[in-house]
Amino acid sequence: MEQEPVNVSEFQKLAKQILPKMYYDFITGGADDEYTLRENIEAFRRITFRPRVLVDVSRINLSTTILGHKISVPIMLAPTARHKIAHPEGEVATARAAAACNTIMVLSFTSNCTLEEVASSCDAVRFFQLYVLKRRDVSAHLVQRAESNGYKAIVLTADRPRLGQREADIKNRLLLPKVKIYEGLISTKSHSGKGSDLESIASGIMDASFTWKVLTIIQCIV
Ligand SMILES: Cc1cc2nc3c(=O)[nH]c(=O)nc-3n(C[C@H](O)[C@H](O)[C@H](O)COP(=O)(O)O)c2cc1C
Repeated sequence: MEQEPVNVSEFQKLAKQILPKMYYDFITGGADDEYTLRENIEAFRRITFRPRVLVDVSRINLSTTILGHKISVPIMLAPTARHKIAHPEGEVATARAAAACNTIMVLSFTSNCTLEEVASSCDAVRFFQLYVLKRRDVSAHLVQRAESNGYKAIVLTADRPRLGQREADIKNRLLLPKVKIYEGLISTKSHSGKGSDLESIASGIMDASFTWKVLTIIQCIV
């Protein structure tokens, strides 16, 4: 592409040209027949805006507040794993981008940079995404580190007790760079040749028995 990309789909085309196939497929792929993935995009397409003409739009303000933090547009950076597959600086670069856009970054639990590296790289408001692991002590330890490094909220992921059947990752035998955030806490040994890295890591460490009931108990303790 000779010209600078001007929208998200043009960035996606560029990414496809540049990234190794296994990483591009990981970022863009979904589970099984990817029915839900397609439906998510279609659902956004069904939303339309009703134009209200002859309204004074000489000054527009899209800012809003999330948990008391003011952001410039009602868009935040969702937690996404392992940014080093797309950029050598990983989540540190993403955090700088969030700060430049005056929005909030949610740092993924499966991040290639540590909580501390991201915290010291910029002054973006940061939240920390949490998976509840079988090793509750590891989850608790990371929550404490998030708190002491100025992360303002915990974003609990509730939709991934098990990994979906991500067919492209299995075919590609996906191998991913290390999750630095886990260093010294849990082993993230790569797979032994079958399936993808994700599969072997996720099935071993996630607490698939975690429920609303347990969450309520934890909230009471905190
Ligand atoms: C490549 C990729 C990695 C992701 N990694 C995480 C993650 O580490 N933790 C998490 O809670 N959600 C993760 N998600 C889910 C996103 O945070 C988000 O909920 C999901 O992509 C739906 O939003 P969207 O429709 O804007 O893509 C990931 C999504 C993608 C595409």
